[in-house]
Amino acid sequence: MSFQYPLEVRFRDLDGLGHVNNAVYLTYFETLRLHFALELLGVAHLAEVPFILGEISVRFLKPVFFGDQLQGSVDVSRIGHKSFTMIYTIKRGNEIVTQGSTELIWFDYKTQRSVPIPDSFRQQVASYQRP
Ligand SMILES: CC(C)(COP(=O)(O)OP(=O)(O)OC[C@H]1O[C@@H](n2cnc3c(N)ncnc32)[C@H](O)[C@@H]1OP(=O)(O)O)[C@@H](O)C(=O)NCCC(=O)NCCSC(=O)c1cc(O)c2ccccc2c1O
Repeated sequence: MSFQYPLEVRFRDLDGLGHVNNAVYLTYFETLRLHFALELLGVAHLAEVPFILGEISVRFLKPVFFGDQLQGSVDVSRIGHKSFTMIYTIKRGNEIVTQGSTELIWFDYKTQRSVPIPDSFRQQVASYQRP
């Protein structure tokens, strides 16, 4: 099962060529990541999200335009000792327009150090895991 969340294309997402600019997809991924984390972890404030972004990749498959109705989804493909991989898929109807992934590292913001992923997260995320 994937975590699903709708994405709105705003006028300011477009560049001079009329399509959604490449940099905006990082924000779309961020929106999906935050809502996934808030729902999954049940945290009340963004400051309580216990991981940090280490790496991001994006594959641009189709141009996206103002008025397109987008649906985003998030899965987890790998959970390591301190880091895990989130997979992002953005669809317009049945068509996949963008795919990507992020490496996220479990992080103690008080000590500013990476820490092992707790077993509780492994259990919480199990239903969103895909090979
Ligand atoms: C990321 C670091 C904390 C890692 O430093 P450290 O020395 O502790 O790492 P280790 O070498 O011990 O490795 C531990 C573990 O992590 C994997 N790993 C390490 N670095 C990376 C990396 N850059 N990319 C991918 N993976 C990495 C390593 O393979 C190990 O994996 P195991 O599973 O085997 O344990 C440190 O480098 C650091 O602090 N970097 C800077 C991070 C940063 O500034 N990021 C940008 C700002 S954060 C951000 O933008 C952000 C946006 C969001 O939208 C978020 C949403 C929700 C939550 C967080 C968000 C967020 O942080």
